Amino acid sequence: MNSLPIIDIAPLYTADEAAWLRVAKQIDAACREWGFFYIKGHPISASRIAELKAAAEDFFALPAEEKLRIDITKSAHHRGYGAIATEQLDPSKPSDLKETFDMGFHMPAEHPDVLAGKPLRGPNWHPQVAGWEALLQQHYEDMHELSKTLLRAIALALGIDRDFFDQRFEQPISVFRMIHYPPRHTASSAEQQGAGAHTDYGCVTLLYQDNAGGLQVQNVRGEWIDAPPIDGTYVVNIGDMMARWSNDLYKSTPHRVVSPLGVDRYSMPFFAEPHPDTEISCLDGCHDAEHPPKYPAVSCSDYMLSRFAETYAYRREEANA
Ligand SMILES: O=C(O)CCC(=O)C(=O)O
Ligand SMILES: [Fe+2]
Repeated sequence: MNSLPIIDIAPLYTADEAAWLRVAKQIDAACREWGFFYIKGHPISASRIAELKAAAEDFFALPAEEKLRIDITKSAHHRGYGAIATEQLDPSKPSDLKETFDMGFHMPAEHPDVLAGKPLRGPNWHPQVAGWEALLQQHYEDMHELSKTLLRAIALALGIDRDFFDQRFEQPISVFRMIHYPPRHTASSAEQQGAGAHTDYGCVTLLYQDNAGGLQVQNVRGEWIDAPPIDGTYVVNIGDMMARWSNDLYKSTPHRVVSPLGVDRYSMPFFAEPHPDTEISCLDGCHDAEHPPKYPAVSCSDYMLSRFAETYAYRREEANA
């Protein structure tokens, strides 16, 4: 009831069918009960994480005007730097005490989808930090592969074709994000969160968090429980698109980040989201006469844009213009 399951996914890197099924069953139980679990046995190395963390520290330490050269509020494709208080994940609370860097699937400006103005399609914006672009590009690809492996296990767990998600996640709108949470001032309002309570918008989120702590997840009784950092793991959670796909068999669970006191916190979520044209509608096997589909079909990109408009003031202004 009060601690999240830890699942060893190493068997997903073998051809052992029975072992795949055992992992799929554990993931299935965790997604139904919690919508949250830790994974270990994944292929992302500790040295990669250390390099990324060092790069994040270098980037967020740059002067504001340098970071704002890639201001996300100026990007048509949701890429680049989000300054403190740009995002307000819980509209009933002050804006989040965090700064962010977002990158997605890189599409050059002359790609037909970009020229056609397809939402969330376009080039990445990278800062002038030595080694940054090659490191992050490689990591994006590795996280994309890891998310596809997990999605294959989820497909198996849901009783659909194991490759159901593969083609739907080609040229995805998945986002790799780096987040810096500065320490909260002791005198600041108790209402102030690093990241306000929210559910994620996409399918699955894979989160690396450093050892500052502060991530909290709501249990079935509505209590906030800590999801502490565990060395070598990622925290995985179901987002709203997967909840819709699974007709809420899989839970998209509220979580938040309490601002650290006295230390900086860095985290790096990868939000796995499909190709923007993917239709999200109740999967076969997730509905029956007693449990009809709860949600109308929606396209991935329309859904994402509607959610951004709830949490980013500048997107809301654009949507209302
Ligand atoms: O920084 C974290 O630990 C979690 C961040 C989060 O929940 C999000 O960005 O959606
Ligand atoms: Fe989240």
